Amino acid sequence: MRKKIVAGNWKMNLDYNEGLALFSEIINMVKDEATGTQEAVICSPFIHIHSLVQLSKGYSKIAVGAQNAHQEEKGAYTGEISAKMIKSTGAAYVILGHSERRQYFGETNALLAKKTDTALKNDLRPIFCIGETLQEREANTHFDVIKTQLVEGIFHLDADAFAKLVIAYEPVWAIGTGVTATSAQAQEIHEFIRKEIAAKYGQEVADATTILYGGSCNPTNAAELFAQPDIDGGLIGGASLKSRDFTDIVKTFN
Ligand SMILES: O=C(CO)COP(=O)(O)O
Repeated sequence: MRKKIVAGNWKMNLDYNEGLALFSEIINMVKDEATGTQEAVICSPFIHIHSLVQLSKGYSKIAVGAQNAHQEEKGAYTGEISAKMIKSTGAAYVILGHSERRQYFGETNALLAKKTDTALKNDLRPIFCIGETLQEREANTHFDVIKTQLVEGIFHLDADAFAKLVIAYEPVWAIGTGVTATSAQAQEIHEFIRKEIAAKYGQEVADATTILYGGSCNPTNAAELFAQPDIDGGLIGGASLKSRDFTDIVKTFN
């Protein structure tokens, strides 16, 4: 049974005190909800992570992650944060390859392959994001784009390393736009991703891989999306900034 995950991506929102207050509310609201094979994760800005980890102690179904990590282990990279530093705070996850990082910070598949290696070496679980732009979908190249992101970003891993990944399908045209992929559109891509994993690593690995959907996911559309056979949860942007909305999405699994 693969893990179901609802992960919040706070992006560059919430100052330190706002972040701690929201996380405390979320803990109180989801602590009795995330059960069994299910987990709630908050990926906050770096400065919140250590405190959120402290607040989450004792709640085994609530985890904390970062939104990025540097590809090098350490060194003269002013302003950057290493995977080892993140791990040392007690964080469990790191988002890698978010489309905003690809778009605004020029992150390529080759760079993301390195970031993935470094994160795994430091015992962080990457939530590896893939997804096509509107232009790519309209040109009917979305399957090729996604396959290339998989092949160049993560298919160099051996099966044991690959098994530690969570994958998030986030169509760029659905992020922050209020336009969600239909459940059929999302399922079609998730099924494609799982088939590609099966072709590379075998059916057992594919069946065990958690694949999240992200892009304007909210309490109203989550149930239908999560009911699809290959959608194992969500990566939530805007709705993770409201405790009630995020909690309602977590509760969708119950
Ligand atoms: O980018 C996202 C999560 O990583 C999705 O953002 P929204 O839920 O705000 O569309």
